[in-house]
Amino acid sequence: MEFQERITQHFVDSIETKQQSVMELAPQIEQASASMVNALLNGGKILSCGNGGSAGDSQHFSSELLNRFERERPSLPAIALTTDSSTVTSIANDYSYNEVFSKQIRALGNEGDVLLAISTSGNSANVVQAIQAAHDRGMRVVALTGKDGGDMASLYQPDDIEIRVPSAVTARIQEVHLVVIHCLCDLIDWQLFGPLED
Ligand SMILES: O=C(CO)[C@@H](O)[C@H](O)[C@H](O)[C@H](O)COP(=O)(O)O
Ligand SMILES: [Zn+2]
Repeated sequence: MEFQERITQHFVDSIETKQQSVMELAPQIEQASASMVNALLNGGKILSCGNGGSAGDSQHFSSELLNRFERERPSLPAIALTTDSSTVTSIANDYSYNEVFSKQIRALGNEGDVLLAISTSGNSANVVQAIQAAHDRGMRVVALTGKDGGDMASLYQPDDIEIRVPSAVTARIQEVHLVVIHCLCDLIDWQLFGPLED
């Protein structure tokens, strides 16, 4: 029974964090979708990065743009910077793990592209450096964070958007990040291709 109570508590906490998040974050999520649509309409692309569960989230997002979300539509340009193990391991080996994303951004990022930077703490040094590289390349940033926003919080420029989940628990923050990612995919499709036909 103790285990079932723990399971129930996880679900209750997740639901409560999601309810609090939608009340606080809906405007920022809408703005983030508009920033991404603006980039895509102008020939730009979306680069994404994060560590651990957030690496999975960055790949989840890019696959839904590159392949599909809920409808048939053209492929949309996105690159997860977490997936090329030869590049990631060689940068980490020859330089520093802190540079695994920023070095790729300096090569692949162009003015008008968007960086989706994902970190529950806002303190991952390689995501911090990714934001700095994105700014150097004239890119806008959409950041998915939590807790107190961490070191990333002091880096944003006026056109950047931070979506900070109101929770201090990593798992809860990640669960909201996934809903936000699905909202972004849905809003991008609506703005580019119109309402979903049934
Ligand atoms: O998924 C989890 C915890 O739920 C972990 O893999 C977690 O993502 C890793 O510890 C990350 O390194 C945490 O980095 P960050 O979210 O603070 O940037
Ligand atoms: Zn996790």
